[in-house]
Amino acid sequence: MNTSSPVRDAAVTAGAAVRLTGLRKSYGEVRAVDGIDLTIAPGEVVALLGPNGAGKSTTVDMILGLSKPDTGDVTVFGSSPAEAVKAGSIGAMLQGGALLDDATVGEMVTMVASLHRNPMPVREALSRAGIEDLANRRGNKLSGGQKQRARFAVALVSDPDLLLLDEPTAAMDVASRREFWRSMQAFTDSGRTVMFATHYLEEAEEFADRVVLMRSGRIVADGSVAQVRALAGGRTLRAVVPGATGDAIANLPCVTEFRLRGGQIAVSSSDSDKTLRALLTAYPDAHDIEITAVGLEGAFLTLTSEEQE
Ligand SMILES: Nc1ncnc2c1ncn2[C@@H]1O[C@H](COP(=O)(O)OP(=O)(O)OP(=O)(O)O)[C@@H](O)[C@H]1O
Repeated sequence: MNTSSPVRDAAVTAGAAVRLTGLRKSYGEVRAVDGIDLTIAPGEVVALLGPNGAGKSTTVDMILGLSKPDTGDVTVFGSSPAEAVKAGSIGAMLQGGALLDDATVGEMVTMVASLHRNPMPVREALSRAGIEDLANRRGNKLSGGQKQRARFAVALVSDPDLLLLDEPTAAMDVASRREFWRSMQAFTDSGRTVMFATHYLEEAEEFADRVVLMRSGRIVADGSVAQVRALAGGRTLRAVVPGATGDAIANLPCVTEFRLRGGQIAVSSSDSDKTLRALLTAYPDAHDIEITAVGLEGAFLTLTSEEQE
């Protein structure tokens, strides 16, 4: 996975869009972020993946300067988060980020634009977010998906070099989601940097150049979608297994997930050779056996399972 050279690394680090060094943040006993080092180059589109509680939002909050690391460093385009926000270099769309109930979408975006030195025209931000027709709608009259797009317009209006998005499409229907990513692509085509946290693996697969997978406050995989898939090294094993029971299949070695329906099993395994040998010992009549490489979803489950601890 490591295709970089020290010289290239140094160059990327010097001009990094985001640089996290030894980042740690605890809430009481909970180590939300437990030692993260990450450098994102300008122009990269990075998906931050991980199960609930992995530390994604905590990381995004620290990049934005909304919370302070216990130890470690964050720089955004070489500056502190506060300076980068002040300079309008960062746009953010956070989970449940507040919108004003009584202001219209147009007023909210105009208000945020007025806080920045070189904002894009409000019309353009609304149009890029696909909500020109909602400019006069009040915040409390927006649907969940429309609220997300209003937040997107707010994030865009400073014309930022870095966009941070925490589960941006969470409340959107399929059509809105597609439309959202089309706008996003137009934004990234102009060389901007985007980091987005998502639970939709297909979004990471389709839109990210790079996938950073977190578990328990740490980075457990970092690379292109293909590299992360390969790193999991997992396979899916399918077979017809007469007499199979859920318990027995779950207890086969190296099984990370399984499905059993009408005597047919589909098992995700971190070592399909071991799983298959045990399967055939327990069920010599198993037949129609098929083994395939995992998709990103399988890699995600393998790399974030507790067994990896
Ligand atoms: N303000 C807080 N006070 C106490 N604990 C917190 C706080 N914020 C986060 N945590 C804890 O820190 C851990 C990481 O949470 P975080 O929200 O960063 O995870 P996440 O990966 O964004 O999860 P999700 O996918 O559910 O949004 C969790 O165990 C969470 O309960």
